[in-house]
Amino acid sequence: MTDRRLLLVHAHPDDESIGTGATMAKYVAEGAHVTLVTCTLGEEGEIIPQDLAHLAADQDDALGPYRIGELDAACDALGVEDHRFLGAPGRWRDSGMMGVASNDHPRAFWRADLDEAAGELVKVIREVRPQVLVTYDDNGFYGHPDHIQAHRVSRRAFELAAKPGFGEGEPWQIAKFYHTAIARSGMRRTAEALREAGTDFLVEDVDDMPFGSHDEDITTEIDARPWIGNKTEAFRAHATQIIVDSPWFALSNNIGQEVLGVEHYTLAIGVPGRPVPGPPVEVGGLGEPHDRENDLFAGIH
Ligand SMILES: CC(=O)N[C@H]1[C@@H](O[C@@H]2[C@H](O)[C@H](O)[C@@H](O)[C@H](O)[C@H]2O)O[C@H](CO)[C@@H](O)[C@@H]1O
Ligand SMILES: [Zn+2]
Repeated sequence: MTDRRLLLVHAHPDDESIGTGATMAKYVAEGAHVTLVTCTLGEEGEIIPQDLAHLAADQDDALGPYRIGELDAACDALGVEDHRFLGAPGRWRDSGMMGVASNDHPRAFWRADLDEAAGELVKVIREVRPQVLVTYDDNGFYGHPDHIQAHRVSRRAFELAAKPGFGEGEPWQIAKFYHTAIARSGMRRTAEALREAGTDFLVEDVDDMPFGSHDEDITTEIDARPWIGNKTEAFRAHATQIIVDSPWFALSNNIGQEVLGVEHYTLAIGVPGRPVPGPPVEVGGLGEPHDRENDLFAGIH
């Protein structure tokens, strides 16, 4: 199906690569139209390279424009050509982690008017007319306010885009709404491998990590291992946020994670498609035979 159109809504530059980079590269390579909407510029991020520390919000406050360049390079690595910032670049600002003072910035995404922000996403939805939307679950995958808001705005836009009489343009009903996921079982395997590898990264107890799904909650397994190189290159593009020591990576907290070529999702709205019969994905996958979808567009005719 060459008219496959996938919309991904992410909070900050780097999230697209971390959670869905291999999937995006796969679908672009297979001829789908992939649209990325990023809700903020990541202005409040920590900065890993010391020589760029001056960009920080409490110094030059120039990290946002710098991360636009990082995101452009990451999209190039993934083959993604259709990228937008929600509303416009800088319309809403990175809110910082939950509870910090920047949550109260006048432009903080966490403070955005839900219908105003959703209205901007409806414009993209009615223009692109995607069959599939991917964003985070209602906890924002790990509890970051901008991630929670990205979920809320996406769910509201999903409803408004299909509503006759709302806003400009023809109504459009998205068929499948997915949440990103990562399997705790895979996280345990990664932690064990990190310990054995003896890297400089910290190894956190999986039960102490603020994210992770139970295997039974994962409905969809996308095997995009052929595009793990694209994903790794995209990680390297986000150099203010991500350290790469392939196959491992870490954010500024230096907690080791694995660059995964198999990416997992939970179908929140829509009818699941039946998987194409094939062997279970052993490396990075959930391993055991299952009836999970292996295509985000499964069941869409
Ligand atoms: C992946 C992601 O959402 N990154 C966000 C996050 O960054 C984290 C934050 O600075 C945290 O304090 C660190 O311990 C962690 O290592 C960072 O990844 O929050 C930032 C501020 O909102 C945001 O810019 C970044 O993209
Ligand atoms: Zn983020």
